[in-house]
Amino acid sequence: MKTAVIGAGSFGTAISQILADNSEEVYLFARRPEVVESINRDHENRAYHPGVKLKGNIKAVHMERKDLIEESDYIFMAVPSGNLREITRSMRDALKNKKMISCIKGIEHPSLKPMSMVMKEETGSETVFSISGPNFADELIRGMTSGITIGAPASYHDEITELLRSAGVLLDYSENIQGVEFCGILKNVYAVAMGILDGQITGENHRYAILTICFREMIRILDRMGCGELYDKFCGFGDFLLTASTDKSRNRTLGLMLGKKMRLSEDSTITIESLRSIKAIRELTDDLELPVLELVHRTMDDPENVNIHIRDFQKAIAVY
Ligand SMILES: NC(=O)C1=CN([C@@H]2O[C@H](COP(=O)(O)OP(=O)(O)OC[C@H]3O[C@@H](n4cnc5c(N)ncnc54)[C@H](O)[C@@H]3O)[C@@H](O)[C@H]2O)C=CC1
Ligand SMILES: O=C(CO)COP(=O)(O)O
Repeated sequence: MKTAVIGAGSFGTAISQILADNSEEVYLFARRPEVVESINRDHENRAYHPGVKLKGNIKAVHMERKDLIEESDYIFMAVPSGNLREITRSMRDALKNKKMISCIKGIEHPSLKPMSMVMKEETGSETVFSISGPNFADELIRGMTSGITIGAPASYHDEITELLRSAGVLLDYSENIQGVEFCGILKNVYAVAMGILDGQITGENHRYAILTICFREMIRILDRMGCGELYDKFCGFGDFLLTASTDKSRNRTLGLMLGKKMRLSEDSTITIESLRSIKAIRELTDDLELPVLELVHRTMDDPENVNIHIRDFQKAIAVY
């Protein structure tokens, strides 16, 4: 099998390292020629994973190499959600009959479409699947034990398992492709909340009371979105707990900054999917009373008054 990974960033490089164990070739698509050259020369993606030797059958390629998409059996999408539609549109002809897997934990706004739907729309492919789970790229790329949920029809589970079979990778499965995507989208937003509240948390009892309230809201939203059954999969609460509790998380870090009234620089290129997904999640749940989600939405919308938003949140959960 040959596989292609679109997006030579943190996750694209990490999943390529996993795929390299079971693919003849892994074509890692990068948009900057200097990244292509440096990965192929040094077998290292210095910008994202300095010091990690990439396996020899990972070949960085330019975005124009649509011929290599044709050659590949599976295409993994690992770009930020905001870039996906333009990318799939630009590769439409090469992608149209391909089996594609979204690794993206974002949702399109204002369309409210998950990435698998964007990929289907732009390419006409009917074989678009998803993976998600507690998977910090820096651990995944080092072969550290990581759980991944595969979202695909059962008839594809064995084939995708063979692709992802690698030391340290644990797998579970669902046929709810969009549900697996939605879990990854939702956990980012609630991780922001745990960051915002970190400065208010007075002890471990308090922390886990707040986490329980987050769980409670997330279950209601997952049920609303038809994926409540996924909470005990790797893509479910495992990924939420990982992201909400670990300072490595970019979404949690955004929350920590917001809680301290610190601003993200205007020209930041860091991928923080909750920045785009918060509006979509709120629109999908605007008839539900969700104090945690309300805290995140109000703080992102009006960061100066974060202390008022936290105070109102604390009042809301007092009678929760
Ligand atoms: N980093 C992690 O630990 C994990 C990330 N993910 C998800 O993977 C997705 C990608 O995130 P990261 O890899 O972390 O982001 P990143 O910022 O590390 O990498 C994104 C890559 O996409 C490339 N890119 C952007 N626009 C492009 C375009 N038009 N054409 C070609 N390449 C383009 C960028 O150059 C960059 O190399 C996100 O949805 C994220 O939530 C999922 C699990 C873990
Ligand atoms: O999705 C991730 C871990 O599963 C990465 O989280 P962040 O995008 O918050 O860094």
